[in-house]
Amino acid sequence: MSINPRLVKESFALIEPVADKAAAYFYGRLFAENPHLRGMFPPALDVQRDRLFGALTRVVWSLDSPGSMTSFLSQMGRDHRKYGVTAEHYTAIGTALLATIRRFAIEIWNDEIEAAWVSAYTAAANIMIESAEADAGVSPAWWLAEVVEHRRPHDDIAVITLRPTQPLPYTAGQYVNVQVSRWPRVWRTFSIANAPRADHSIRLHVRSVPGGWVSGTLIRDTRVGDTLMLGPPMGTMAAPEDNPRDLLFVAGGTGLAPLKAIIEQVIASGHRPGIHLLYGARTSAELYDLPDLIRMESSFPWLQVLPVVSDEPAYDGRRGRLPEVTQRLRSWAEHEVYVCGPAAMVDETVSRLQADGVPLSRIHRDVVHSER
Ligand SMILES: NC(=O)C1=CN([C@@H]2O[C@H](COP(=O)(O)OP(=O)(O)OC[C@H]3O[C@@H](n4cnc5c(N)ncnc54)[C@H](O)[C@@H]3O)[C@@H](O)[C@H]2O)C=CC1
Repeated sequence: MSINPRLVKESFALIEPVADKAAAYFYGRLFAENPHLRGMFPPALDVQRDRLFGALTRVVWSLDSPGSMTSFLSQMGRDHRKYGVTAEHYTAIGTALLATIRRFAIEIWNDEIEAAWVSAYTAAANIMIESAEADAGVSPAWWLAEVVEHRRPHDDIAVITLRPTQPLPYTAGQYVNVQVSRWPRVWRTFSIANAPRADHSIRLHVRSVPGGWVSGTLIRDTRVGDTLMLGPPMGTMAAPEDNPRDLLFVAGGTGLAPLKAIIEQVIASGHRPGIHLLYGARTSAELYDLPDLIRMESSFPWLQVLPVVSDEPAYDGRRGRLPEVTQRLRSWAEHEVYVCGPAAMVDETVSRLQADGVPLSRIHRDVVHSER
């Protein structure tokens, strides 16, 4: 059975504009046919729906690049161990998925398209199953971690240090899924805000999201000594390897977290590139990590931290919108660039930098679907 990416993409293109409806149909069908699977999912499926479609979109559009598709699917296979997913569940999911695609691409549906989806799904499921099985031999499905420090530098922001009960190997720039005991089966992603440490502790920067179950609990109802669950580290954003270029980091709000980890990693590597960190917030009170960044700056003279405030006219430092301020400051055409923060800020910053001659191959961003 060979995969036919063209047929899969053409039929998927009909579903993308009605993604919400299709995801609702998918879960309706899945749970009607397999009621026992409902208990594996969180009570509210909104974030789950976005994640399903985010993942499906990424897989469909990378069918022509087997390398990146395989690494993404392998990572997902490992990550799904924490939900208790086993090889048998893939049959139920595949049946519901195929029914959903058929239902929403009915005007073009034929045997050839069906065969293309069956072979693509079978290949994808096999990669996920094999990667989960290989991972089961070497790694836990999830980690327990104890809260060892909880700071609240702003009403809506917490900086939390955790100590996993077993070592959790990761690289600077990656993120983890977090579950709090109050909300079983609800997992939300947060970037790890430090490079790997000898004591294995990890730090998270959490901003409260209106109505956010996990972020609200982490900020307001979490204390030192509490225990959380962490999924395996994910994400491909990483520190440059032996890169002689100077570095630009553009961080919006808690998007600082993975960029700070990468800066720590660069400093620890012994390289001495020039580093600019533009760190934006709406108000100066939300520049929650500035004291620590200033401390880093004073012990590493090649690092320059530039705070930027967008919504506080009386602020007497650098004011403005982060994408514009970044562009105005100087040319970054020779830099390696990392951008993280609200999606619209990231998109605008990336397109301005690109217009100014920074090739996309030198711009690093990670796609994280989450309540933050
Ligand atoms: N907590 C974490 O570990 C991580 C968080 N993130 C993302 O970072 C974001 C952080 O959000 P907040 O702290 O609430 O940031 P925020 O809303 O307070 O904004 C931070 C900065 O981005 C600018 N900005 C916001 N919206 C913009 C827009 N539409 N166009 C141009 N500039 C804009 C603001 O002016 C400010 O300078 C979230 O979207 C989160 O998903 C990303 C990676 C890791």
